[in-house]
Amino acid sequence: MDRHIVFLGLGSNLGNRHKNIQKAIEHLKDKVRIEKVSSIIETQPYGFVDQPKFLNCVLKGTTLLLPFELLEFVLEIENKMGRIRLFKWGPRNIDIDILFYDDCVIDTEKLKIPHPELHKRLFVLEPLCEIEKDFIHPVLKKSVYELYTQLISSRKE
Ligand SMILES: Nc1ncnc2c1ncn2[C@@H]1O[C@H](COP(=O)(O)OP(=O)(O)OP(=O)(O)O)[C@@H](O)[C@H]1O
Ligand SMILES: Nc1nc2c(c(=O)[nH]1)N=C(CO)CN2
Repeated sequence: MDRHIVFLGLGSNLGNRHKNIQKAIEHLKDKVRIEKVSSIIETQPYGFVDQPKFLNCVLKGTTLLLPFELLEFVLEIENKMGRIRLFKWGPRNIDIDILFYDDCVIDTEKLKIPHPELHKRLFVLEPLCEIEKDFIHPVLKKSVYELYTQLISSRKE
């Protein structure tokens, strides 16, 4: 069976944020062979801004799971960790987003890959640049590094 390359984004802004991220990585190891993990950075909340700061990181791994199986697996981890998710874009103890899955494009209600917000999120692009700046976004056809510089310069306008 083929292994697939996946990039996952992790975030936490409730409880012991460091421990939450570490614990999620330990759970992920059951089914994802982890190749690279970015630094964990503290970031200002995006979207709904009136909430505590996040810790974020991204990782690169390989897995035998198919995209929907990977989604079920990450949702299971969130549930196991007693997912507290108050509302969309609100505070949570752990959030695991599938950013890329090979160069697949999936656009369903339940699962969208690449993650539809990733090119607007510095807290994703910055750590992605650290681990794989040349990865090409399969829809936008730009490297992660290009998306990062584009986002930075759009913010200065
Ligand atoms: N690429 C993806 N990675 C993870 N979940 C996804 C993805 N695409 C769609 N989803 C769906 O999103 C749901 C989580 O939605 P929720 O309302 O919690 O979003 P959020 O985490 O607040 O926001 P965001 O997805 O923009 O970070 C999951 O149950 C899953 O079905
Ligand atoms: N900085 C930051 N902001 C967010 C985050 C996150 O992980 N980091 N996750 C959100 C829900 O998806 C909403 N806003």
